[in-house]
Formats: sequence, structure tokens, C-alpha cells
Amino acid sequence: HAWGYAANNGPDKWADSFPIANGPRQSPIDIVPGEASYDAELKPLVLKYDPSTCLEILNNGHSFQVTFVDDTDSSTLKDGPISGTYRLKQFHFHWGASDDKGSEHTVAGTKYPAELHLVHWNTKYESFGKAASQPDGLAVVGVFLKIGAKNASLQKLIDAFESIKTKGRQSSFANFNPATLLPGCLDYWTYDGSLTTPPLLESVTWIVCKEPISISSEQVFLLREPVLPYQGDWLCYHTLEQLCVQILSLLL
Ligand SMILES: C[C@@H](NC(=O)c1ccc(Cl)c(S(N)(=O)=O)c1)c1ccccc1O
Ligand SMILES: [Zn+2]
Repeated sequence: HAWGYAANNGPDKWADSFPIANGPRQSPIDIVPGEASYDAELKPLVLKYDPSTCLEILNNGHSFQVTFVDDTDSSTLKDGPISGTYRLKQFHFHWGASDDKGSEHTVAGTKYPAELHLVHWNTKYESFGKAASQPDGLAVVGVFLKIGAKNASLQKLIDAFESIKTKGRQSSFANFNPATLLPGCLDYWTYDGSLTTPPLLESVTWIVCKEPISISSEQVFLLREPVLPYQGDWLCYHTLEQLCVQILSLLL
């Protein structure tokens, strides 16, 4: 049976099929700012995103992803803790069943309602697939989402959801600038880790922004609303309101 976030196939069962889950550099981790060391050698992040490389929005049954054309250096990540040029491949979110949890990384034990991951691969390798198996192959910028003001940029993604409601569907999604999802301040923590989903490969240089972005409680509800599992347990998959919304959206 496929991996997921339910009791029978969730993270504490992944080691059965993916033994690397017990490896030395597994993500996510709890970031303890008081224990983080300052490294004067680290540079500011240089993110250059070209909205015309935005390709489509797809639902892979685990989450939804926005994918990018990555055959040129149009959308790249440089500097920060990495050397060389990494190309943007996709971004996706992780969320929970309620506003008190959902982020994968935590900050001194604090969970955020959601977390954005912008996935980039090292152009010294010939493709994302090749890079994903190399220790310096991937660099992911993580951004925490907190409940606050409505986020206009996220709303564009939520509006595009209508087209990918059922699992495995994708639809074209053009001219979206991922930079609009970044916080004003790009100060970050960094550590060497892994994919947080199977195959859990230990190939990710994590770059987690200290400043969260804001989304409204209605928006994070809508993140949960499509027929997409999230890392909540299935039992509380639906509040009655969500169930009604779900049924109506399937009927209409
Ligand atoms: C859920 C989704 N995971 C990724 O695509 C994914 C890829 C690279 C990274 Cl670095 C991360 S992460 N979370 O560490 O940033 C997640 C997924 C998993 C398996 C099969 C299909 C599929 O779409
Ligand atoms: Zn992720």
C-alpha cells in the first residue's frame, strides 16, 4: 500500500519501505534558535524567479504542486549556504487538519499551520532526478505560514484548485511569480537534511526563513478543502462543515 499520513501508512511506518528514514540527516527537525550558531561565511539568499517558467498545478494525492520549466537558468537560487546555481523545479505546501499544526519544521517546538517548500536542484547534475540522489543535489527554501491577513498571492493558487479537485489531475497554471510568496526579510536557518516525503533522500540543503508569511484562516481551510489527504489523521478529516462543502462541491 502507498505511503501517506494515515495511521497505517504515515511517517512512523515509512521506515518499513524506506529504511533511510532512520538515516543520519533526516528532515524535518525542530529548529532551536538559541542553539543555532552564527556563520559569518553564509551569504544572503539570491532568488531570481521568472513567472513565465510557471507550468502547471497538479495534485499528486499527497499534496498539490506548482511545477516549473527547468531547462534554462530562468528561475534560480544562488548564494546563501550553497555554491553554484540551483534551478526551481516545483513548490508545494504541507498543512494540518487544524490551525494548531501542519508545518513540518518547528521552531523551539512551535508548530505553524502550514509550510511552503520551494524545491531547487543543483545544475552541476543533469536533471532533478539525478540531483535528488546526490548529497548536494537539492536546496529547498522553507517558509512558514501563520494565520493573519489574507494572502492575495496564495488566493491565486486556491482559485486554481477548482481544476485539480480529484486526485492525480493537473491543469496549466501560467505566469505565477513564486517571489510573491516570500517574506520581506530573507534571514534563514540552514542545515543539511533530506526530503520530508518518501523517498526521504538525504540530498537537501535546507534553508528555512525565520519570518513567516500570513494567510487567513479561511485560506488554510480551503487548502484542506480539496480531496487531498494531509498529515492529519483521517478520523478528523472532516468537520461537519467541511463534509457538507465536500458533498456540495462534488454534487455541483
Ligand atoms: C509529496 C511529494 N513530494 C515531493 O514531490 C517532494 C520532492 C522533493 C522534496 Cl525536497 C520534497 S520536500 N517536502 O522535502 O520539500 C518533496 C511526492 C512524493 C512522492 C511521490 C510524488 C510526490 O509528488
Ligand atoms: Zn515539502
